[in-house]
Parts: sequence; structure tokens; C-alpha cells
Amino acid sequence: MTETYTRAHARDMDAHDDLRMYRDEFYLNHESVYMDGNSLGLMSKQAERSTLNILESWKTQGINGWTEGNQPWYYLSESLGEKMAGLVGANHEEVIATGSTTVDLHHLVSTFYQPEGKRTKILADALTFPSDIYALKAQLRLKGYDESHLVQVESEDGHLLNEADIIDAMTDDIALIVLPSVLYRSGQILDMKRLTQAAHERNIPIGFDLCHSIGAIPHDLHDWNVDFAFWCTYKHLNGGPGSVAGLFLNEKHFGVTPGLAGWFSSAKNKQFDMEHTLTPATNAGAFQIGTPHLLSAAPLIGALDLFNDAGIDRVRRKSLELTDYMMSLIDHELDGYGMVICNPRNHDQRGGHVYVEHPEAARICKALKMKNVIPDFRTPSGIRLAPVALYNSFEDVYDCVHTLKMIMDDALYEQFENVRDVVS
Ligand SMILES: Cc1ncc(COP(=O)(O)O)c(C=O)c1O
Ligand SMILES: Nc1c(O)cccc1C(=O)C[C@H](N)C(=O)O
Repeated sequence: MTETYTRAHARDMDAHDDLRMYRDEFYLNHESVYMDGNSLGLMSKQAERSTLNILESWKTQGINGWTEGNQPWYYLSESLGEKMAGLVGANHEEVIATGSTTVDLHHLVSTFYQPEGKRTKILADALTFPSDIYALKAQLRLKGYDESHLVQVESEDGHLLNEADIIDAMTDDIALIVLPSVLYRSGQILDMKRLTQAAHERNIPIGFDLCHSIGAIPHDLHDWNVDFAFWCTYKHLNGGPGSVAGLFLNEKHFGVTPGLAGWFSSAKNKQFDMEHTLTPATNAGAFQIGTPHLLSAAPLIGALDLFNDAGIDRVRRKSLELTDYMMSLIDHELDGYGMVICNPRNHDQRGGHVYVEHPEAARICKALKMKNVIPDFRTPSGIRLAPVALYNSFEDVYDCVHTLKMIMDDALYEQFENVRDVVS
């Protein structure tokens, strides 16, 4: 038995890691430690191969690529939906790969936000990612309401939300609820089952932004009876920068008229009838708009195969082990350095990343990058560290925390300004 806080112990855990073979499937820079998979996941060899295959089909087949070859483009969004369904606990037809996170949110809100009588407001929270808030405010404006119709549940400590507060805010003037599954800063998991049940008891439709949970934790969207959800695929799913997003539509809503219809909303066999009356697909496919972004979908084919091969339950188990280990090292090595762990510690509430606050966070992140550890900084004082189950090792976590300790011991951050970079 190796001693807990030694490099030998980290290596021992790596030797017993049953997902360790997946690390070789990724392009890792062995000079550095990547801890930013919750912002942009790394490229896998399978994602590269599937991208090259799509390029090859364009090169060799031209227009016939839509219906021929081993990956006909016309059905790719549906087949990627099928590959993602298991990750969100959905039936195959409830998921489609389409658009981008924010566009899909616009689409879903344009469909599900139906103010009527006294019910005119949208309920969200004060800690959610800004893009969602911008989209919700824009949707309110489109329906003729001002920002006072957006109700944002506050957090007591600035890090965590209290589900009871959210439920209290589900009053009879709320027409729609949109919440994150995992908060982008603190990594808190919201209890989607409980919130959905409470919303439905009050006849309010509810949807979730899964950007920080997809590929990190398992979901049961169908059984929880969630109305809709949307997510990006470039973080934990490793689909590449700007890869096509995912959307869930509960089958009880199949047949709903899509708010932002286009010809790709059509039932597949009707689309080329070229009629001016839309016959929408009778599944989540109705939430497509125009021609799918094939080149941004291509890497997902391989990325998702790898993911499904490893299995989300094993990914979650290792992710918890990695974040447990990271927090125990931070507690042990960085006690008295002013670092405060602000993510929940219990497994039920902790997502896939560790979130630490320090007043010098912006320049500590710059010093980490100088020392080849890649974190991300979240204003005003947050350091996010995401050890990712498929490609990070326990030794990566060891190196990350020890680099942080060296930076603090030698005050290496002092050579930088404590302000964020343009993209952080
Ligand atoms: C929780 C959350 N929602 C929405 C977005 C915006 O996504 P996109 O830029 O893909 O529309 C992000 C990240 O960028 C995010 O983290
Ligand atoms: N989408 C991003 C981008 O286009 C550039 C840089 C970062 C991002 C991100 O995804 C940030 C991420 N959503 C976050 O949680 O902060």
C-alpha cells in the first residue's frame, strides 16, 4: 500500500484504473497537463478519423453523399441523436444533433414559452451561464415583455442554489422554467427529478441546459419526465470547437409545432416534396432548421463511439475518484494558502470539475499556464480544474496540485497582472 499523498500512490491508482487505455486514444500534449475538458475536450483519434471520413465522402461522392456511403449525411443528425440518447436517458427518437447550444435554447423557448393570462414569466437562476440569460431576455422581448418578466432565483453564498428556493419561486405567474443541470462555476448538480416533479405539479414546463453534465454524469431525462433539454458537445463529449449541439424533446411533446421551423424540420420522407405547408417530423428531428453542419458534426461520430464504448457509469465513477483525489490533495498541500474549494463535496451534488476561489485567481491561472498546466479562469476569482475520466490520469492531478503549490510557494503569479485574458 503506497502513502496517500505521494506520486507513487497516484501511479498506483493509474495502474488500477480500468479506463486507462482510453488515454492513448487522445492527442495529449505530454509536455503539459490539460485540466480544461469542461471548456473544450481534447481531440481523439476516432474523432479525427470520422472527420476525415466525412471529408472523403464529400471528395468522392459529391451530392450522393446525402444518401450513399457508410454514413449518409441526410440521416446523420438522427444517428448522432441515437448515439447520445443513452447519455441522457432518452429514447432514440427523443434526441437530435442540431444547431448550437444557444440557438437550440432559442428554438425550445420559442416553442415552449406560451404566455397566457397571468402566466407570463420565465423562471431561471442568478448563477446560470450568461448566454442563456441573453437568450431568455431576447425571447421575452420577442413576445412583447420586458426584463422584469425574467425571474432569477438568487444564491445565498454566490456558489450554490437551494432547490427549495427554486421551488418556492414556481408561482402561478411562471410560464416556463429553464435551469442548468450542473452550474458552470461551482459544478453543483441540481436535482432535475425533484425540480421537474415540482414544476409539473404546478403545470409549468421545464427544460435544462446540460452543457456541464453531458458526458460527465448519467441522466434519466425521459423517466424524470423533463420536457426538453439542450447541450453542447465540445466539452466532456470531445466533439471539437463549435461541434453540433444536442437537443432532447420528451416524446409526450412529439408533434408540437417547432417555433423556428425550416425545411429540415420536415418528416424525412416529405422534405423533398417541396410543399409550402410543413409536415414536421414526429420526433425531436422537428427541431432541426436548415441543412445540418456536417463538418461540425463529423468529429462527433467518433467521439461518441469512444464514449459509448467506455460507458457513462464507468466515466462517472472515475470522474468522482479524480475529483475526490484532487480535493484531498488541495486540502493536504494547499492548506493556509487562501484557496477555498467552492464546489459541493458530496457525490450527489458534485459535477465533473473542481472549483477553487482565490483573490489572485486570474494571475494564478496565467502562472499555471506558464508552467504547462491548463486550467480556466472564471471571473472574478475562480479557478476551474476538470480532470477528465477518459484522458486524465491520477498522476496528472498530482502534477496539477503540486504545480499550484510551487506557484504559491514561489509567488510565481506575481509577475502577471491579476486580470483575465480576452478568452479565458
Ligand atoms: C452552461 C452553458 N450554456 C451555454 C453555453 C453557450 O454555448 P454555445 O456558445 O455553444 O451556444 C455554454 C458555454 O459556452 C455553457 O457553459
Ligand atoms: N464556448 C466557448 C468558446 O467559444 C470559447 C471559450 C470558451 C467557451 C466555453 O465553452 C466556456 C464554457 N461554456 C464555460 O463554462 O465557461
